[in-house]
Amino acid sequence: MDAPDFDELEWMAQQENPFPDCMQHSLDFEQEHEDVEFSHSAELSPELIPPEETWSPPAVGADRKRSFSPALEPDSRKRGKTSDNESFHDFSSQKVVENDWVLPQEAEWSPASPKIKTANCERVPNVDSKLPARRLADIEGNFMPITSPSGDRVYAEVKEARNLFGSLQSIHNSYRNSKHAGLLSESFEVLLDQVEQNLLKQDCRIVEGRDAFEDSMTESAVHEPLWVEKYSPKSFTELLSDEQTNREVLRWLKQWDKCVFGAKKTSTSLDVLAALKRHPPTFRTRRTADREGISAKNGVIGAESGSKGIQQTDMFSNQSINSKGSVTSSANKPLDDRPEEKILLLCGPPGLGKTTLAHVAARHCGYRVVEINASDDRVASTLQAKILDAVQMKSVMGDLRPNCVVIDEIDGALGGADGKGAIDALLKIAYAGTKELSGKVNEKDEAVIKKASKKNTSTTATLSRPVICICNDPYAPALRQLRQMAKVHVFTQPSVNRVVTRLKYICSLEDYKISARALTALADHTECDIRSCLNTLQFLRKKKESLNMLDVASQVVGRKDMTSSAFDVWGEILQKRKPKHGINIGSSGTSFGYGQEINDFLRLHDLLANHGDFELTNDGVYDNLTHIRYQDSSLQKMVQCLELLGDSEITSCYALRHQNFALTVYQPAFLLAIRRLVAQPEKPFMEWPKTFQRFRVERSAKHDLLRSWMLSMQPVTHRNFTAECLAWDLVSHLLCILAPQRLRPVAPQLLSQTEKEEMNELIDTMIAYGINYKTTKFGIDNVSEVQGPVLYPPIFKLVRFKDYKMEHPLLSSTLRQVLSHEVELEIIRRESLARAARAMSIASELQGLSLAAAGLQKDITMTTKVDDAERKPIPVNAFTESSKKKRTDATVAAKQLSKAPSKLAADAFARFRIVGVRNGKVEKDSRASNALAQRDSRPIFFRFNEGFTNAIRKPVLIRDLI
Ligand SMILES: Nc1ncnc2c1ncn2[C@@H]1O[C@H](COP(=O)(O)OP(=O)(O)OP(=O)(O)O)[C@@H](O)[C@H]1O
Repeated sequence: MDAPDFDELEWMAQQENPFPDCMQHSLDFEQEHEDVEFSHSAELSPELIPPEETWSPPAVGADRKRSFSPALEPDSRKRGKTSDNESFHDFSSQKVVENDWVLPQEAEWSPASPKIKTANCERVPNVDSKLPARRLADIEGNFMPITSPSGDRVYAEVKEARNLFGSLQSIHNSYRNSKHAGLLSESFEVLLDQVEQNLLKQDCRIVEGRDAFEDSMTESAVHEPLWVEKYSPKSFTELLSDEQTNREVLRWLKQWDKCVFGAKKTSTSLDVLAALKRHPPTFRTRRTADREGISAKNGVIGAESGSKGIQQTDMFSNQSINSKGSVTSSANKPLDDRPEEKILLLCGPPGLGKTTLAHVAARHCGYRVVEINASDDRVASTLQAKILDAVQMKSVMGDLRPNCVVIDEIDGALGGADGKGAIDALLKIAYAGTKELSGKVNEKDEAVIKKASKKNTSTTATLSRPVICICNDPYAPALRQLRQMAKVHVFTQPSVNRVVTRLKYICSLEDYKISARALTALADHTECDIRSCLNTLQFLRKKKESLNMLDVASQVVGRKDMTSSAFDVWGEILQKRKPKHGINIGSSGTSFGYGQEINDFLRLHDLLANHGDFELTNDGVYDNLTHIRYQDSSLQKMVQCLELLGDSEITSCYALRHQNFALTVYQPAFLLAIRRLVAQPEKPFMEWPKTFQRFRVERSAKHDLLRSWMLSMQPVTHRNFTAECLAWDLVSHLLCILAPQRLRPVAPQLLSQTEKEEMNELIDTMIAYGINYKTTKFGIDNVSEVQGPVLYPPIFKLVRFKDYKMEHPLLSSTLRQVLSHEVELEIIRRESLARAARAMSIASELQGLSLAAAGLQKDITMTTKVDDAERKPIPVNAFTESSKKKRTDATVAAKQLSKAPSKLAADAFARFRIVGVRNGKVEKDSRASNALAQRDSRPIFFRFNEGFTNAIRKPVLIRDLI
């Protein structure tokens, strides 16, 4: 017997009495009438009574009578005759819980002899159960209603008495035999144990299975080689890189032949013969064979033969090297035979086969490849030591071929004074003693290199073996010099078809069936990264799974571990990708069936979000936007783009100011919107953005200019303007005011009265605003491109922008010279008058002071007042309108002073005394002029610095300073 399931058992466990009432009743009845023979029941027809049986079921009839209420019985019968639907409905409402009345199989009644029927209790389902309900109408013949402990009622067919008896007997026996089993063959606890055991076994099987799977995976991981290694290309025909690149790499390597192998390699008769033997029309010369050997299709066999040919030659050359008994013999060949570009730099995205090409090409040309990873040995000294080892050493046993150094991940090299030491060390080795190096490596780096190479005692080492550098990002700052001096090859992505063909070939060798469509999707998704594709396929093969397009779409498989450069990002924004037909996969994984556009959108969104440097991205888009050709006659698109860039900047500023970096998630949206407006299928010309940097420099320069101009202004003018007001509102107009067009370029004495007045006004204005004309060093101002003196400070720079032609009027050079002279004269004149006026005002203030007591005190006060007076602004028109008045005041003051009340006072302030004015001229006596001359020889300057200081302060008398 199958172990019952848990639900069943639980329910049964809840039942206090395993036997239902009616069954209990039957058992009681049996016990009561064990040895009693029953007569035929009145309710059973005589022909239904089996002849051999003496037992009759009166109790059934009695039970029926007991169980059925009179009211129910006719109703039940009536229901049995109603329509199917109705009866089904009624019956289903009266049901027992399943398993309640299940009798053993042997108790089933056979329709062949429906004599006496026993209760055939069908399993009537719960409401939730899906088992079919037994309908009353389906029960033929006699039946018996039975009420379950829960009050549900079923109608059971009455079967033969013998069967019933047999059934009851067996139940009874089993109950007796097993005290606890009841209707079950085993006790409930035993069954529970069985269920638990079963579950445990299942768990064990799962764990065992998992362990076995993991074991097998581990085992296979250990033993099975990676497909990328197993199917690593051995010849040019298996490479994915384009023919042009292969050819260039090979040609460069060939240029080393003379230096490394000692003689210019020419096609040997052996090679030619070998080639001709194989492909008579293809190979005419050895060089042709080599070239054709790397061609994609025709060169399939050619490459092999070419390769062999070279190997033979190399073997020959190696032998010759060995026969000389000196390993370095080939290194002693003239170094002039080296190619002009001593280093080959292969750049491109990861997984395209750059390193593989370097290996294949080097092997093909007869070299032993020594690979150095610059990321591992980032420090200049370590890298240099490794390179020198590789280029100078040669194994004396085993592989005797000359070395070819392959430096992988050269962009990861560091060290040195400013992070470029390793690269400079390499350049120094490669270009030692050549003209190219001079001036390229700065002194600082040279020192580092020398220091590093002291350990190796090989400062004079020169490169005598080919060096191939490999990097992902050719624009890495550390590679700037290398890029200038090396031969650079940029790897382009191979076509999807080419990758798919290769993948198909590998899958067929591995007996892994996979559709071309799925392979295309994989290649497309990984951007033709063969490493990523092969690893994905091997993993799936191991799991015995097929490549699912949805998996590819969901980026679960074949994810490429790389970051995009800024140029890639700008390219993605400004260039539309060509739609790919036949592949329609949602990149989100859940969107299978999305259009190409949505895929592109999602991919680009991810790219922008992952790149992250939105400021740089925006700068690049701003600078390169104008390089794209798109239809925009009314410049609407351009305006929209600029607005979007502005919005992006506002968002970014807000996020930075409020530290709300969650707003950064909206940044890609602006760029995507710009892409929709302007992206074109043509590849745009792109350059690194310089505008922002230029603006920043210009801005700070203009700020400085504005500040210095404001300091040179007279305070009375200065106080009326803010810096912004000057820059935005004044400068442009002032430039027009400073160039009145009515002035003639003649000497001042030849000017008319009106012109004189106009010039005086102009001079006044220039002095008030602290402006004059000055001749620059070379006579030509490099900004305004104007001959002769130009305005100083050069305030026209404040309103001059790139490519903006200056519209302001300009005076003639002669007039500018005249004005410059006149302004200087006027400044001197004003200064001397101001000085005299100051002296007179001091003298007038001295009047009325007490003589002796206040003498010393007044000295100090007077001196202080002199300083105050010095700082007092002189009105713009001080000498044009009120000079007369001042002069009169000064005369009066001098007269008053001459009548000084006491000798003491005259002594105390003698140096400030002005004794007379004659003919409108201030005249000083010899004493006063001596005092003034003495004071002027030691001028005191005050500078008021606003702010607070904790410095120790000490009062100092002005007198002590004079
Ligand atoms: N045509 C090919 N068929 C099969 N496997 C290949 C092929 N080309 C390259 N591979 C394998 O792909 C892997 C990556 O190649 P390789 O290292 O040359 O790429 P790469 O461009 O140098 O990448 P990275 O910049 O990450 O070093 C290697 O393990 C190589 O064996």
